[in-house]
Amino acid sequence: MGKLEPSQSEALSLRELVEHLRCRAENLELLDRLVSSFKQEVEHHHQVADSLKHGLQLVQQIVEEREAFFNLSLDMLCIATTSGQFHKVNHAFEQALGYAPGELLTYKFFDLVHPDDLERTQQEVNKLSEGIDTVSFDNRYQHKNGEYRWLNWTTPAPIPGSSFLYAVARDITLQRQRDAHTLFLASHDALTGLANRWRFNEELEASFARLKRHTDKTFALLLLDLDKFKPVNDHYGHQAGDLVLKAISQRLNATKRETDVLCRLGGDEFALLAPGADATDADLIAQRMRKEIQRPVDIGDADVTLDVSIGIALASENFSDAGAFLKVADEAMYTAKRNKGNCAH
Ligand SMILES: Nc1nc2c(ncn2[C@@H]2O[C@H](COP(=O)(O)OP(=O)(O)OP(=O)(O)O)[C@@H](O)[C@H]2O)c(=O)[nH]1
Repeated sequence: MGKLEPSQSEALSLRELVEHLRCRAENLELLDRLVSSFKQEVEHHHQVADSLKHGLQLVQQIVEEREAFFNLSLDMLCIATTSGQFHKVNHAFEQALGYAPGELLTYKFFDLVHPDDLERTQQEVNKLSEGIDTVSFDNRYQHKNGEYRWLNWTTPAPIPGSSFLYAVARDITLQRQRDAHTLFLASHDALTGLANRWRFNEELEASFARLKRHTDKTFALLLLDLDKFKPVNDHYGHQAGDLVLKAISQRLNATKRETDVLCRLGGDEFALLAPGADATDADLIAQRMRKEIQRPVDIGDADVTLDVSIGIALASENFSDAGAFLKVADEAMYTAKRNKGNCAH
């Protein structure tokens, strides 16, 4: 091989240089593309990071709001596991039941339900696993001091897959007491405190309904009407008459059995519903009541002695309804009245 001429070697190194430069340009282009792709990726990561940060802030905000609502709510709120263990309760819940913060978390929901309300409460809660969306029910729930409060519960079914139950409760003890008081006023006679005519009708209807279902659930009805009560008012005044009515009511109330229902129908008329009493029992009851009424009543200035006419009717499924039965008792009472105070069946 001969040595290259200078012009030949120059041309070669120029080609190499051009090739070298072309390679570098390509590399630079590649690098450029890489850099811009990295830039895009970094940009994307920034965006993801930003949206994650935003999401996290939202979650944080929701958690804080939930906590605030949970603790500031005046309603009693609780979260329990589906097995009934308290998981979280709010201040209102603890306060209403007299427990210190966190103290209730050692209890199960059913630990504090009144024994008489347990079965019904269990039935209500069971409905949630039987496809019912939300249950609402009342029960008596134990306060730390041992007394029971009436609570109204609203519990939606747990979210599928969740092992928690959410419940809202309201203390309705006062409302219940008011309702009971209103019912008492509506069903009792203001002067004597005995059940009134409205309650008597309710009891009579209920006794008849029981008799229709179970023919052995017979009962007796005694209708009492004081004899010559009007002259007491006329001689001694209306207030003295009231005293007599009250005294007689107390005596009759003291002689009756716990299951008997004694009512003042109005004026000087009384009624006694005696479940399970037959003719002999009814006679004995009537005699006992009459004896109590015949005892003198001290009205301050004088002693008042009264008598009573009593009509007795014995219920049987042969009566078409309570009205027909009451009519028979009424007629018996008027017969007694005509016979001057004897009892009549
Ligand atoms: N003091 C008082 N009197 C009442 C009350 N409600 C009704 N009376 C009176 O009770 C009397 C009842 O009337 P009657 O049953 O006809 O009087 P009575 O003298 O017992 O008549 P007999 O049953 O036929 O013997 C009336 O004078 C009513 O004004 C009340 O709340 N207080």
